[in-house]
Amino acid sequence: MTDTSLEAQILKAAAKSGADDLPDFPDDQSDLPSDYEYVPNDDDDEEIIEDITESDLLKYLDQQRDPLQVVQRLFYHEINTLSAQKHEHDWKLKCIPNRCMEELYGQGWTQMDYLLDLDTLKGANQEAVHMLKEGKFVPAGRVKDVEDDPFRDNNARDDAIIWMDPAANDNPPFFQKVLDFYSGPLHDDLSSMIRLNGKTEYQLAYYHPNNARYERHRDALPTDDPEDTNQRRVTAILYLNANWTNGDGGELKIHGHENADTGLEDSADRYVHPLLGRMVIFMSGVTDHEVCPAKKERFALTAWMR
Ligand SMILES: O=C(O)CCC(=O)C(=O)O
Ligand SMILES: [Fe+2]
Repeated sequence: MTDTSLEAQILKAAAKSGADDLPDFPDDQSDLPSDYEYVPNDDDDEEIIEDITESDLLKYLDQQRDPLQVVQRLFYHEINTLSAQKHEHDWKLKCIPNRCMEELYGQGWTQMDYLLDLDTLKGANQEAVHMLKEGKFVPAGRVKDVEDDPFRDNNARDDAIIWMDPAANDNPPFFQKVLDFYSGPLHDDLSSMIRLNGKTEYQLAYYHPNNARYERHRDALPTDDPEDTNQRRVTAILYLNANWTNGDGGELKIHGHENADTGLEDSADRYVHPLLGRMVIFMSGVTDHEVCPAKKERFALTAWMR
């Protein structure tokens, strides 16, 4: 492990945050014997990172290394150079437009409309409404996986969720089509450009029209380690809301990127309306985002790919 690995940086950040039961992480590893193993204490890692909040840790990591550059190294090749763009036709993407792949690389996120046909989208919307009536959604803060995540503040989100699996045999038919799209052409395109070698999680979320929201957060820590599948790498969200209009709230707010050196905003905040068939894809380790209070029932299907 080098001292720039994600794990080493987390330990360093935790040590700096004033967790006094931690010994200082050695700054200069050249003094150490080559077989030195840093064992902060006998407790497991979860114990360590509980002492630092997610936003403090991200602030620390962002100061050390520009997170956009970190996640760009997950791509098999650079994309936004003239010579790379000459070879665009070699990418042979099945569904994601080249321009959107460039955006995903260059700014960490992109947006597309109608990758799926309207009948499938409307059908999936109806099925989501039906699952809601049947009481299938569980408040996210009470789902075990979410509860156990030491980073997640359960008060940060008001949505209710259903975990989904393309291989399940009881998926509603239109959802099956949508999940097959995710695990087929969409995953093929992304994994042909970005190092993905772990599992994908699928979650359908429902936001209640009484201002349900999800506070600013990031879905993963920035990593460029091809072997590390602990972190989510790509987030892909499909909105399933028919007849959404301006006053309905529920926008996805994508926070602008702050330059680590100057402290200035490099890009502006952007708002994405959660319209039927719209898909947002972002690099999970770099894109800060939040869901603005919803005034109308709001459904979104999210896949996190590792
Ligand atoms: O539904 C959205 O637009 C985003 C949801 C989200 O950020 C999450 O579930 O992590
Ligand atoms: Fe998120």
